[in-house]
Amino acid sequence: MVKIGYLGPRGTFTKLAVDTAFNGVDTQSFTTIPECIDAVFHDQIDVGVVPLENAIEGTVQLTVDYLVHQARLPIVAEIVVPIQQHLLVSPDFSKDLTEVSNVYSHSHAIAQCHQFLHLHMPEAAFNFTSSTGKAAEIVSNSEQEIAAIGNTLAAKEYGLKIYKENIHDYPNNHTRFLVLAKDKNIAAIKHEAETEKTSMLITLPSDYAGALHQVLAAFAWRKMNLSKIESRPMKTGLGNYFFIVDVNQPYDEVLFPGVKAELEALGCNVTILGTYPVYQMDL
Ligand SMILES: O=C(O)C(=O)C[C@]1(C(=O)O)C=C[C@@H](O)C=C1
Repeated sequence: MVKIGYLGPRGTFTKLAVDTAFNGVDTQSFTTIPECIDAVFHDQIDVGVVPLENAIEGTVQLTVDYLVHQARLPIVAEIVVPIQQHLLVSPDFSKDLTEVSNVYSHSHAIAQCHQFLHLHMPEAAFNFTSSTGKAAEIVSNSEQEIAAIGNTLAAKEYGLKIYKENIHDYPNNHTRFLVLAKDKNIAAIKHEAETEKTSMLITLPSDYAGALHQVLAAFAWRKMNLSKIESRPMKTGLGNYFFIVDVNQPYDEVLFPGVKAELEALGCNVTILGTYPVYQMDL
């Protein structure tokens, strides 16, 4: 049976994404994103599912950086799921919100609820955990007046009460998850794909006027539609960046080799990180 790793423990959004996307698979939880990616890299599991980007808070930088710098694995699919953040407390909590001393959650989840926390729990201290599931686990093991931010699955898994539903600050909240695997055909997703995408990693030769413009022009005149461009530090010194470019079409043998050759002629390094279907899911 295919073994799928995910950012755990039980009750995370990543686990929700895995449960929604796959049927009849064996799952294994990992405490951190790097541990999950490493397990695929070292063939301990077949597939890894990790968060990539949230509509409110943006990119999960650890995922991008670890994939690029530490363990290059092909992206074989993308899963997009709606994210609803709830405030979770122990079942016997009966006090006012202002009496909650500490809130636990993943930094991305806390960031999605900043306005709510600022307005309703201004005195509470924030504690960042490795995932929302971990935060729920901490609250379930504590006798103190603390709360977690997480989903309905976490409330169920850890026997917590949902004190307040949908506390994220903007309604259209979604997260993109990457499916990573060495074998493209191993991860059978039980839904119809919405679209297909290709992700490319581009490094510029040096900092000169118009360099990025030239890179973008190679896509523009071929009418290749980009859905995202993001720069991240190369970690080699201030001012050195790589770019992740998402192209809204599957890899083909004409446009992509053409754009790659053109960019390489400019002195860029170009790597295709994956060409993959995108699955938009309802939970
Ligand atoms: O902590 C979790 O539950 C996760 O799956 C991680 C994660 C993230 O990294 O963005 C996933 C979705 C939500 O946006 C909040 C947290």
